[in-house]
Amino acid sequence: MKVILASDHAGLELRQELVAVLRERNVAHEDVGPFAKDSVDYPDFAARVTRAVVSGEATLGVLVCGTGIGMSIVANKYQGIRAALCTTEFEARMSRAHNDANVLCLGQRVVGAGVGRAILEAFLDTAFSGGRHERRVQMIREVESQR
Ligand SMILES: O=C(CO)[C@H](O)[C@H](O)[C@H](O)COP(=O)(O)O
Repeated sequence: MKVILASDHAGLELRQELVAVLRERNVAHEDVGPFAKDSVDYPDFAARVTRAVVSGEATLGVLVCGTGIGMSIVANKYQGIRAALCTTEFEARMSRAHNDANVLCLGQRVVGAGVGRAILEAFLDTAFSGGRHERRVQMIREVESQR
């Protein structure tokens, strides 16, 4: 498994916390920044992460902005991306188990470091359940292919 992460300026500190979680767990990862506090545009960074996930270069993506909303809106425009904006561990577990989410979005102005870390751990530790959920994920793919 390889995880790719990015944020905007409003998600930089939480992203660094999440990178620490991946290091502690020896999970292969790539942090694509930004690495300074200067204001940047979240669509640029969302694109870098989603493209890596769609191409298979990374297994899962993590995107952090102020609320997580901007990142999730952009990420879900990309075919093959199922981005989940999570504020709780439960949502993170369900997004993996039921939706086979491949990008986790978080808001640094919404969740603290402790909750953010726990959400990432839940996302990493939960597998897609398949079964009836596979049918529904396939229906999402069909909606995408009609675009
Ligand atoms: O897209 C967002 C809101 O839906 C993100 O939270 C951004 O990080 C936020 O808009 C950035 O705002 P700023 O005032 O430029 O820091």
